[in-house]
Amino acid sequence: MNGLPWFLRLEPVHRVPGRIRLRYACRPGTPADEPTLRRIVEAVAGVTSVRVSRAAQSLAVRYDSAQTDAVVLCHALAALPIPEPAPPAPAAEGAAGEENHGATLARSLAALVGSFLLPMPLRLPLSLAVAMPMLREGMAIHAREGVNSHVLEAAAVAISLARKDFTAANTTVFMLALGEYMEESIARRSDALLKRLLRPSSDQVWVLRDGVEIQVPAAAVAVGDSVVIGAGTVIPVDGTVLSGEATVNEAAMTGESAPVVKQRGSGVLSGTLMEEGRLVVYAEHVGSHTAAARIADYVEQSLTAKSEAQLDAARLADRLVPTVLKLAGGSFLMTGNWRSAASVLQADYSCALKLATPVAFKSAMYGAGKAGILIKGANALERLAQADTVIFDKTGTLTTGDLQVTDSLAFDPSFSPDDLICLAASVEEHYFHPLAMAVVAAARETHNRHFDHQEVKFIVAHGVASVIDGKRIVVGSRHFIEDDEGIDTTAHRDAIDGLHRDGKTLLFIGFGGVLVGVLALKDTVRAASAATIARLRRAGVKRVLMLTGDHRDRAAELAAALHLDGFHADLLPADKARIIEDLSRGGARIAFVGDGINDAPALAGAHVGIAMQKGADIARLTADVALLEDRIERVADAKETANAAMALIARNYHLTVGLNSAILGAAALGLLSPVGTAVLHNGTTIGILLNALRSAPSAALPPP
Ligand SMILES: Nc1ncnc2c1ncn2[C@@H]1O[C@H](COP(=O)(O)OP(=O)(O)OP(=O)(O)O)[C@@H](O)[C@H]1O
Ligand SMILES: [Zn+2]
Repeated sequence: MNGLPWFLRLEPVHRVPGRIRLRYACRPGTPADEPTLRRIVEAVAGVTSVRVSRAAQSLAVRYDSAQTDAVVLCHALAALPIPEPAPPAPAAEGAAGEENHGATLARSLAALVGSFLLPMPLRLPLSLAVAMPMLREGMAIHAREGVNSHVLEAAAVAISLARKDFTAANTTVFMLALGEYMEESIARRSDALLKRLLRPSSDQVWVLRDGVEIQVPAAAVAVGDSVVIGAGTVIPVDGTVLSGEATVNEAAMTGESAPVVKQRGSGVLSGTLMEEGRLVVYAEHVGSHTAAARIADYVEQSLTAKSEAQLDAARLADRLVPTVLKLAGGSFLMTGNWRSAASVLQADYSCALKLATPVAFKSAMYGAGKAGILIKGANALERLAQADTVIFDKTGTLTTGDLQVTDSLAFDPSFSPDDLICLAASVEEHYFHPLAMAVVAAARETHNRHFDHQEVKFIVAHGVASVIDGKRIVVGSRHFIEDDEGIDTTAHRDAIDGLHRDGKTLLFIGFGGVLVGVLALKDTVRAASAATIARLRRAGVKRVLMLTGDHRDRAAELAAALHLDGFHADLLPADKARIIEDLSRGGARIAFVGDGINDAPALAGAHVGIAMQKGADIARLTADVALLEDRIERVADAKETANAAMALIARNYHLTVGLNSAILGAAALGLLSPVGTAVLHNGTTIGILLNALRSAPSAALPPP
């Protein structure tokens, strides 16, 4: 260790008892990937779970208030030293793991059958051979961790073997192997699907070939290509900037959160995030190396993050172990009989508790994935179930985002209405904002004249700016034109107000410091928005709100039509995040649904963030839940799935505790033989596992 602290900066941004959110920056050169950060923070005393978002530079830490408090915790985190480089992770125990469990299962079944068929003298060696791995493991665990449920199981088998009750010993070994095999194969199946779903969907890259921008698959980008990168996307190659200017967030690679300005000659790294601007980059390193590693880490993190429910179950299971042990001892003392002691040891609850909860989570995530909803981990599912407030973004979320240009008002006689559309489209054509795409589509319907311009700048949540014939052209919101650009619009106030009253979204076009025109666009509300909101309310959501960067007239009309509980308009991205922060502080558990670059801070700050399918890369990366189809119904499906999974987990939990308490009681009273206990106990465990599998929602969903 070199003793330097890991974090360069660590500021609490939000805290409630038991939970604290911090903004962090890692010292350059430290391993700053999400799994590593999560691992080190989770190792701090009192920490129960950690969420890391590198994109948002945020650490959300839950802790046990009985063990630590926010101040002690922050000191401990600030003092964390940089460790020795971690040894390479063992190869994923995927297929090998399952083969192992499969083989164990087959062997234990053979032993069970053999213990009936084989002549007596052969039964002991056979049973011993089959039980040996678990006995050895039990001893090793005992030495390492003291008494836990594995140790109890091993003890039960050992006692049965000592009593030459081979049926009991072999039944237990078999049932345990069966449970593990089931859990393993379910987990593997769902992990494989989730990994596939988690791959970033934007595998198309813009490159300049012979001066023309064309879209090619990421895999087809070659060294020497000029790659064009727009705001809100992840940079696909390592290389050098040829032209353009942008701010890039390199936190994903360097851990340094302050955005870095990139200009001609600067180096850029793949996997970093372009926040604003536009670059043409000479590709020096292409291929999947860096990006692949980043995604693998990311997937690993989302799959292994333990949920609260999972931790609760594991904690209860561990707490029950001494009770079971005492009960076995007491039962032996009362009956003077090893048989009932063995019987009690079989019936410990932990396997059901520890297996059923993760299986229910995995199978809910698996089912959701097949139904077009990517839920990134048990944690996300749990938080979605807890959400009592849903906040929608407007454009592209409650509305389709396929806007139509309905009016073009030219205030300067040298431009016709069609010219005005083409003027705006000439500078908008490089962007994927819904407004930009609508203007470009409208221009194609006209004479589609292209105005030659200099480089275009995109100002998030404001608009675009460039220079044509030496004069500054700006296209964007009223706030951008009036307040930031200082262009006077009063002469056309009546026309503008009229369009606003019609519920139109307006784009203001300033040229040479004068308002030369306004484009009006109509956005259509998604047909399914109202029904989705109604379903969310039935699923326990108390408040539904809307946040938008658009003008308040349009927002008010939509909020009334959809019977929303409230809305905020004319917002900048930071405003969206701040409103969410304020509401959370008031106790709301917010699910935020959004799609744009402007939504990323809100997605990261909400209790659970949901990204629409057509959203920007950054929105999908930051969100806890990503929709795989452009259908708002999926938001209600996701919430219902989460609620159902959590209800099932709670039911299973009670069932486990109830059934096993009864079995345990009967065993302690000597009413059950060890075989009886093993069959009953493990049979109910497997039953509960099968029940947990039902949390897959696919059957409950209407066909798309
Ligand atoms: N590419 C662009 N071209 C022109 N104007 C833009 C562009 N991007 C944003 N704007 C202006 O900035 C405003 C806010 O944009 P932002 O992306 O934050 O939200 P929005 O698309 O209007 O709506 P929502 O917040 O509901 O998604 C837009 O209404 C628009 O006036
Ligand atoms: Zn501004």
